[in-house]
Amino acid sequence: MTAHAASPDAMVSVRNLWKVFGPKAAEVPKSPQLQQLSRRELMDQAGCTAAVRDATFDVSRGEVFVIMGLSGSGKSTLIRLLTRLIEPTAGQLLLEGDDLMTRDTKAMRDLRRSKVSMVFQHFGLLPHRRVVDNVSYGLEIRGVDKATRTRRAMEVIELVGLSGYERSFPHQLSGGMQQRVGLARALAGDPDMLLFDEPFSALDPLIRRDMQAEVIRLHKEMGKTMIFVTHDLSEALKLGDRILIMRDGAMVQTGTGDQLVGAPADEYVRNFVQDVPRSHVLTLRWVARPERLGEEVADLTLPADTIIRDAIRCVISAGRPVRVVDGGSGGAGGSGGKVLGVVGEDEILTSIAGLEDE
Ligand SMILES: Nc1ncnc2c1ncn2[C@@H]1O[C@H](COP(=O)(O)OP(=O)(O)OP(=O)(O)O)[C@@H](O)[C@H]1O
Repeated sequence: MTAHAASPDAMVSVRNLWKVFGPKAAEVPKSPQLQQLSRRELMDQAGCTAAVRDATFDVSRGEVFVIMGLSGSGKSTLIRLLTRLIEPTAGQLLLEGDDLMTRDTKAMRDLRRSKVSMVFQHFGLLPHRRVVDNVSYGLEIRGVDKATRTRRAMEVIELVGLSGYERSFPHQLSGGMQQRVGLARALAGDPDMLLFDEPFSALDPLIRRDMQAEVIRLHKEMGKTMIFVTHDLSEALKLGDRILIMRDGAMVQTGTGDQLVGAPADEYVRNFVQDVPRSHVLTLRWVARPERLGEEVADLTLPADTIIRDAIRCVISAGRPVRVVDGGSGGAGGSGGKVLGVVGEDEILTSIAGLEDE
């Protein structure tokens, strides 16, 4: 167990969170002996499944945090624990510094209606209600008057690009459009945080790409904290500021996309990231090498956080290695910031070919 205190400054702060299913569920988090058992052994010896094991992490305000892992790794359980849709077996859970474990059922229901909205894979739309009434449904439950809730529904319908479909019924819309209604419904109550559980996995690839772009756009416009479950790494890399990788209920690695691709914690993570084109994810920071004595370098610097792919043209046309700076602005003639090293054609080509480790 970690000794870190939950962080009151984070949007979400999770400490030593467990969800165990089975007859002896409460005993598992307390028993060092049971905790050490594998999934199979725990089932054989105690009849339990530890869907989430000792999870500890913070999500910052405005962050997009992605939870990833193979089927059965505990992603859906974890995201549901965050609003106690599933009741944790043990651990601490803070939302904006508030201890959610001490809240009663009514307070939690109110929180799920106002502060935190969830978008599910199966849109859960009410089939007999028109789009506008589906979107305003949450506000209706909260007792918001009809004129106000309809006005708000129309605003968010426009925001998700569904203007003109307010009067349609769900079955008249495509899957992608139905998920937009789900998104609008989640946004209608102006929550502080949005939770997504594999929202796009039932959509075909093109629609899925549209919806990912939609989420990125909405995040840029509104800056809301988002927690997103997916088993698709390219979706995780596209959306996530940070990604948590889970296996058998446990956290394996948490990091930015380039940290996972550049320094996978183990074989499980390496298997996830092995097919990612490294030059599309890694930054110059990962491939910069020390400047050689007397080496001629270009009169140009590039920021260390530049994605390698975006630096190719610049480095090749410079004809010489380019200095990479941390914290500076980059550009011709150099700039402030600490020089991390240089990147030349060789480093760029090696990373495109994925040969750094060879
Ligand atoms: N109500 C339950 N009772 C018993 N075991 C459960 C229950 N819900 C989930 N589990 C078990 O907990 C583990 C984690 O399940 P969970 O659905 O959270 O995984 P997941 O990573 O979301 O999987 P998927 O990608 O397939 O949705 C699985 O072994 C599952 O069988």
